[in-house]
Amino acid sequence: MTSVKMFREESIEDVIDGYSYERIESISKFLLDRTKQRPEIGIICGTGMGGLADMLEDKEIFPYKDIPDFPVSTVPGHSGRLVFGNLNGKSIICMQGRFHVYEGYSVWKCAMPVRVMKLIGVKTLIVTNAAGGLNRNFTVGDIMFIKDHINFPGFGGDNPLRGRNDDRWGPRFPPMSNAYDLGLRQLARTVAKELNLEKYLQEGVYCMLGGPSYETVSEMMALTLLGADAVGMSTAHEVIAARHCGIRVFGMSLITNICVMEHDSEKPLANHEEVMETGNRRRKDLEKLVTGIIMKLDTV
Ligand SMILES: O=P(O)(O)O[C@H]1O[C@H](CO)[C@@H](O)[C@H]1O
Ligand SMILES: Nc1nc2[nH]cnc2c(=O)[nH]1
Repeated sequence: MTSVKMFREESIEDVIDGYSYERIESISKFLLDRTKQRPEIGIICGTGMGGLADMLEDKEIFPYKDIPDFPVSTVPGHSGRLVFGNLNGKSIICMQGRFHVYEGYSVWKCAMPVRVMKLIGVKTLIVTNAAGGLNRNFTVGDIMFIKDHINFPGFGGDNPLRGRNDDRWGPRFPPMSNAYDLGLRQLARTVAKELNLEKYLQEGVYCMLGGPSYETVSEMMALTLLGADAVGMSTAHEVIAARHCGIRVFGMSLITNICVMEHDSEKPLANHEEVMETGNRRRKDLEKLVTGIIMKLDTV
Protein backbone atom coordinates (compact mmCIF):
# COMPACT_ATOMS: atom_id res chain seq x y z
CA MET A 1 0.00 0.00 0.00
CA THR A 2 1.37 3.43 -0.86
CA SER A 3 1.33 6.07 1.87
CA VAL A 4 0.28 9.66 1.18
CA LYS A 5 3.11 12.16 1.78
CA MET A 6 1.96 15.48 3.27
CA PHE A 7 5.20 17.35 2.66
CA ARG A 8 7.61 17.61 -0.22
CA GLU A 9 10.75 15.79 0.93
CA GLU A 10 13.81 17.97 1.48
CA SER A 11 16.55 17.44 -1.09
CA ILE A 12 20.22 18.07 -0.33
CA GLU A 13 19.93 21.35 -2.30
CA ASP A 14 17.11 22.42 0.03
CA VAL A 15 19.27 21.78 3.04
CA ILE A 16 22.17 23.81 1.63
CA ASP A 17 20.16 26.60 0.02
CA GLY A 18 16.99 26.69 2.09
CA TYR A 19 14.44 28.40 -0.09
CA SER A 20 16.30 30.07 -2.97
CA TYR A 21 15.70 33.76 -3.67
CA GLU A 22 13.80 32.83 -6.83
CA ARG A 23 11.56 30.36 -4.99
CA ILE A 24 10.60 33.03 -2.45
CA GLU A 25 10.16 35.57 -5.23
CA SER A 26 7.61 33.31 -6.88
CA ILE A 27 5.65 32.97 -3.60
CA SER A 28 5.58 36.76 -3.14
CA LYS A 29 4.60 37.25 -6.79
CA PHE A 30 1.75 34.76 -6.33
CA LEU A 31 0.46 36.89 -3.45
CA LEU A 32 1.08 40.31 -5.03
CA ASP A 33 -0.80 39.18 -8.14
CA ARG A 34 -3.82 38.40 -5.96
CA THR A 35 -3.99 41.32 -3.52
CA LYS A 36 -4.37 45.04 -3.93
CA GLN A 37 -2.49 45.61 -0.68
CA ARG A 38 1.17 46.77 -0.67
CA PRO A 39 1.99 46.50 3.04
CA GLU A 40 5.10 47.94 4.67
CA ILE A 41 4.14 46.54 8.09
CA GLY A 42 4.13 42.84 8.98
CA ILE A 43 2.73 41.13 12.07
CA ILE A 44 3.36 37.59 13.30
CA CYS A 45 0.69 36.37 15.72
CA GLY A 46 1.74 34.26 18.68
CA THR A 47 -0.28 31.37 20.11
CA GLY A 48 -3.82 32.52 20.89
CA MET A 49 -3.16 35.98 19.43
CA GLY A 50 -4.79 35.48 16.03
CA GLY A 51 -7.22 38.26 16.98
CA LEU A 52 -4.53 40.68 15.81
CA ALA A 53 -5.33 39.58 12.25
CA ASP A 54 -9.09 39.53 12.81
CA MET A 55 -9.09 43.25 13.61
CA LEU A 56 -7.90 44.20 10.09
CA GLU A 57 -10.43 45.78 7.72
CA ASP A 58 -10.96 44.85 4.04
CA LYS A 59 -9.29 41.51 4.70
CA GLU A 60 -7.85 39.39 1.91
CA ILE A 61 -7.14 35.94 3.30
CA PHE A 62 -4.78 33.28 1.96
CA PRO A 63 -4.88 29.95 3.80
CA TYR A 64 -1.32 28.58 3.86
CA LYS A 65 -2.50 25.40 2.17
CA ASP A 66 -3.54 27.45 -0.88
CA ILE A 67 -0.19 29.24 -1.29
CA PRO A 68 2.13 27.22 -3.51
CA ASP A 69 5.33 26.04 -1.79
CA PHE A 70 4.17 27.27 1.65
CA PRO A 71 4.24 25.08 4.79
CA VAL A 72 1.01 24.53 6.75
CA SER A 73 0.29 25.26 10.43
CA THR A 74 -0.29 22.28 12.69
CA VAL A 75 -0.54 23.85 16.17
CA PRO A 76 -3.81 24.69 17.99
CA GLY A 77 -4.00 28.49 18.37
CA HIS A 78 -2.37 29.07 14.95
CA SER A 79 -5.02 29.33 12.21
CA GLY A 80 -2.60 29.03 9.30
CA ARG A 81 -3.51 31.99 7.11
CA LEU A 82 -1.80 35.02 5.64
CA VAL A 83 -4.13 37.95 6.13
CA PHE A 84 -3.76 41.23 4.23
CA GLY A 85 -5.83 44.23 5.27
CA ASN A 86 -5.98 47.78 6.60
CA LEU A 87 -5.66 49.11 10.09
CA ASN A 88 -6.83 52.73 10.28
CA GLY A 89 -5.72 53.22 6.69
CA LYS A 90 -2.36 51.44 6.97
CA SER A 91 -1.74 48.39 4.84
CA ILE A 92 -0.73 45.30 6.86
CA ILE A 93 0.29 41.70 6.20
CA CYS A 94 -0.29 39.35 9.09
CA MET A 95 0.77 35.75 9.68
CA GLN A 96 -2.16 34.27 11.60
CA GLY A 97 -0.15 31.26 12.64
CA ARG A 98 3.60 30.70 12.57
CA PHE A 99 5.85 27.69 12.04
CA HIS A 100 7.82 26.00 14.79
CA VAL A 101 10.79 23.68 14.58
CA TYR A 102 9.00 21.11 16.76
CA GLU A 103 6.35 20.73 14.02
CA GLY A 104 9.07 19.03 12.01
CA TYR A 105 10.10 21.94 9.81
CA SER A 106 13.68 23.07 9.33
CA VAL A 107 14.43 26.34 11.06
CA TRP A 108 15.03 28.08 7.70
CA LYS A 109 11.62 26.91 6.52
CA CYS A 110 10.01 28.30 9.68
CA ALA A 111 11.62 31.69 9.00
CA MET A 112 10.94 31.72 5.24
CA PRO A 113 7.68 33.77 5.40
CA VAL A 114 9.70 36.70 6.76
CA ARG A 115 11.60 36.80 3.46
CA VAL A 116 8.28 36.67 1.60
CA MET A 117 7.27 39.73 3.61
CA LYS A 118 10.53 41.42 2.64
CA LEU A 119 9.85 40.95 -1.09
CA ILE A 120 6.29 42.14 -0.60
CA GLY A 121 7.72 45.42 0.74
CA VAL A 122 7.63 45.05 4.53
CA LYS A 123 9.97 47.41 6.39
CA THR A 124 8.79 46.92 9.99
CA LEU A 125 7.92 43.60 11.63
CA ILE A 126 5.90 43.27 14.82
CA VAL A 127 6.47 39.82 16.24
CA THR A 128 4.42 38.44 19.14
CA ASN A 129 4.59 35.24 21.12
CA ALA A 130 3.25 33.41 24.14
CA ALA A 131 5.98 32.71 26.67
CA GLY A 132 6.58 31.29 30.13
CA GLY A 133 7.71 33.85 32.71
CA LEU A 134 11.05 33.02 34.31
CA ASN A 135 11.57 36.41 35.96
CA ARG A 136 10.24 36.34 39.55
CA ASN A 137 8.69 39.79 39.10
CA PHE A 138 6.47 38.68 36.24
CA THR A 139 2.75 37.83 36.53
CA VAL A 140 0.49 35.92 34.14
CA GLY A 141 -0.91 38.43 31.65
CA ASP A 142 2.11 40.73 31.70
CA ILE A 143 3.39 42.00 28.38
CA MET A 144 7.16 41.85 27.97
CA PHE A 145 8.78 44.05 25.34
CA ILE A 146 11.68 41.98 24.03
CA LYS A 147 15.00 43.79 24.31
CA ASP A 148 17.13 40.80 23.26
CA HIS A 149 16.95 37.08 22.70
CA ILE A 150 18.96 33.94 23.38
CA ASN A 151 18.68 31.68 20.35
CA PHE A 152 19.35 28.33 21.98
CA PRO A 153 18.99 26.19 18.83
CA GLY A 154 21.52 28.55 17.22
CA PHE A 155 24.18 27.55 19.77
CA GLY A 156 24.23 24.16 18.04
CA GLY A 157 24.22 25.62 14.51
CA ASP A 158 20.48 25.47 13.94
CA ASN A 159 20.28 29.02 12.57
CA PRO A 160 17.86 30.12 9.80
CA LEU A 161 20.85 31.57 7.90
CA ARG A 162 22.64 28.23 7.81
CA GLY A 163 23.57 27.18 4.27
CA ARG A 164 24.72 29.14 1.26
CA ASN A 165 24.33 32.92 1.76
CA ASP A 166 22.56 34.89 -0.95
CA ASP A 167 23.84 38.47 -0.69
CA ARG A 168 20.55 39.77 -2.09
CA TRP A 169 19.11 39.09 1.38
CA GLY A 170 22.02 40.33 3.44
CA PRO A 171 25.60 39.66 4.54
CA ARG A 172 27.06 36.27 5.46
CA PHE A 173 27.76 37.39 9.04
CA PRO A 174 25.05 39.84 10.13
CA PRO A 175 25.34 41.54 13.55
CA MET A 176 22.51 40.73 15.99
CA SER A 177 23.41 42.92 18.96
CA ASN A 178 20.71 45.50 18.17
CA ALA A 179 18.08 43.15 16.80
CA TYR A 180 15.15 44.69 18.71
CA ASP A 181 14.84 48.32 17.66
CA LEU A 182 15.28 50.76 20.55
CA GLY A 183 13.18 53.51 18.93
CA LEU A 184 10.26 51.11 18.46
CA ARG A 185 10.50 49.96 22.07
CA GLN A 186 10.42 53.55 23.28
CA LEU A 187 7.44 54.26 21.05
CA ALA A 188 5.64 51.17 22.38
CA ARG A 189 6.26 52.32 25.95
CA THR A 190 4.71 55.72 25.18
CA VAL A 191 1.68 54.05 23.59
CA ALA A 192 1.29 51.67 26.55
CA LYS A 193 1.31 54.64 28.94
CA GLU A 194 -1.37 56.41 26.92
CA LEU A 195 -3.50 53.27 27.07
CA ASN A 196 -3.01 52.86 30.82
CA LEU A 197 -1.32 49.51 30.28
CA GLU A 198 1.84 50.43 32.17
CA LYS A 199 1.01 48.13 35.08
CA TYR A 200 1.33 45.11 32.78
CA LEU A 201 4.56 46.23 31.15
CA GLN A 202 7.86 44.40 31.44
CA GLU A 203 10.99 44.47 29.33
CA GLY A 204 13.37 41.55 29.08
CA VAL A 205 15.23 38.78 27.32
CA TYR A 206 13.35 36.05 25.44
CA CYS A 207 14.93 32.63 25.18
CA MET A 208 13.97 30.33 22.31
CA LEU A 209 14.19 26.57 22.87
CA GLY A 210 13.23 23.89 20.34
CA GLY A 211 10.28 22.40 22.28
CA PRO A 212 7.76 20.84 22.17
CA SER A 213 8.32 19.64 25.72
CA TYR A 214 8.17 22.42 28.30
CA GLU A 215 11.20 22.92 30.52
CA THR A 216 12.32 20.81 33.44
CA VAL A 217 12.82 22.67 36.70
CA SER A 218 16.60 22.48 36.30
CA GLU A 219 16.38 23.81 32.74
CA MET A 220 14.31 26.77 33.91
CA MET A 221 16.86 27.50 36.63
CA ALA A 222 19.69 27.30 34.09
CA LEU A 223 17.91 29.72 31.73
CA THR A 224 17.45 32.17 34.59
CA LEU A 225 21.18 32.03 35.31
CA LEU A 226 21.81 32.81 31.63
CA GLY A 227 19.79 36.01 31.93
CA ALA A 228 16.52 34.93 30.28
CA ASP A 229 13.29 36.54 31.53
CA ALA A 230 10.86 34.51 29.41
CA VAL A 231 11.00 31.25 27.49
CA GLY A 232 9.24 30.01 24.38
CA MET A 233 9.68 27.96 21.21
CA SER A 234 9.65 30.60 18.47
CA THR A 235 10.53 34.14 17.37
CA ALA A 236 14.36 34.16 17.42
CA HIS A 237 14.64 32.55 13.96
CA GLU A 238 12.10 34.99 12.50
CA VAL A 239 13.92 37.97 13.98
CA ILE A 240 17.29 36.77 12.66
CA ALA A 241 15.85 36.39 9.15
CA ALA A 242 14.24 39.84 9.40
CA ARG A 243 17.37 41.61 10.61
CA HIS A 244 19.48 39.84 7.97
CA CYS A 245 17.37 41.41 5.21
CA GLY A 246 17.12 44.84 6.84
CA ILE A 247 13.62 44.72 8.35
CA ARG A 248 13.38 46.52 11.69
CA VAL A 249 11.78 44.57 14.49
CA PHE A 250 9.58 45.17 17.49
CA GLY A 251 8.90 42.06 19.60
CA MET A 252 6.67 41.33 22.54
CA SER A 253 5.88 38.29 24.64
CA LEU A 254 2.61 37.74 26.44
CA ILE A 255 3.47 35.99 29.70
CA THR A 256 0.91 33.21 29.52
CA ASN A 257 2.17 31.13 32.44
CA ILE A 258 4.70 31.42 35.21
CA CYS A 259 7.52 28.89 35.25
CA VAL A 260 7.44 26.91 38.48
CA MET A 261 11.03 26.60 39.59
CA GLU A 262 10.71 24.20 42.53
CA HIS A 263 11.37 20.50 42.37
CA ASP A 264 8.47 18.27 43.52
CA SER A 265 6.05 21.22 43.51
CA GLU A 266 2.32 20.56 43.48
CA LYS A 267 1.59 23.74 41.52
CA PRO A 268 -0.06 23.22 38.10
CA LEU A 269 2.32 22.27 35.28
CA ALA A 270 2.79 24.32 32.12
CA ASN A 271 0.14 23.44 29.55
CA HIS A 272 -0.98 24.68 26.14
CA GLU A 273 -4.61 25.21 27.25
CA GLU A 274 -3.48 27.82 29.80
CA VAL A 275 -1.26 29.41 27.16
CA MET A 276 -4.18 29.78 24.72
CA GLU A 277 -6.61 30.86 27.44
CA THR A 278 -4.29 33.68 28.58
CA GLY A 279 -3.89 34.78 24.95
CA ASN A 280 -7.65 35.01 24.58
CA ARG A 281 -8.11 36.80 27.88
CA ARG A 282 -5.50 39.49 27.12
CA ARG A 283 -6.45 39.82 23.49
CA LYS A 284 -8.14 43.25 23.70
CA ASP A 285 -5.16 44.95 25.36
CA LEU A 286 -2.74 43.40 22.85
CA GLU A 287 -4.91 44.60 19.98
CA LYS A 288 -5.05 48.15 21.40
CA LEU A 289 -1.30 48.18 21.92
CA VAL A 290 -0.45 46.93 18.44
CA THR A 291 -2.94 49.36 16.86
CA GLY A 292 -1.47 52.26 18.84
CA ILE A 293 2.09 51.36 17.83
CA ILE A 294 1.13 51.05 14.16
CA MET A 295 -0.62 54.41 14.21
CA LYS A 296 2.56 56.13 15.39
CA LEU A 297 5.13 54.14 13.37
CA ASP A 298 5.82 57.04 11.02
CA THR A 299 7.17 59.05 13.94
CA VAL A 300 10.24 56.81 14.53
O1 LIG B 1 5.73 31.12 20.38
P1 LIG B 1 4.29 30.93 20.11
O2 LIG B 1 4.04 30.49 18.72
O3 LIG B 1 3.50 32.14 20.50
O4 LIG B 1 3.78 29.72 21.04
C1 LIG B 1 4.29 29.30 22.29
O5 LIG B 1 3.27 28.52 22.88
C2 LIG B 1 3.41 27.14 22.47
C3 LIG B 1 3.46 26.29 23.70
O6 LIG B 1 2.32 26.41 24.48
C4 LIG B 1 4.73 27.06 21.72
O7 LIG B 1 4.49 27.03 20.34
C5 LIG B 1 5.43 28.31 22.15
O8 LIG B 1 6.41 28.74 21.22
N1 LIG C 1 9.14 26.66 26.21
C1 LIG C 1 8.05 27.26 26.64
N2 LIG C 1 7.19 27.77 25.75
C2 LIG C 1 6.10 28.38 26.22
N3 LIG C 1 5.12 29.01 25.56
C3 LIG C 1 4.23 29.46 26.46
N4 LIG C 1 4.63 29.14 27.69
C4 LIG C 1 5.80 28.48 27.56
C5 LIG C 1 6.71 27.90 28.49
O1 LIG C 1 6.52 27.92 29.71
N5 LIG C 1 7.81 27.31 27.98
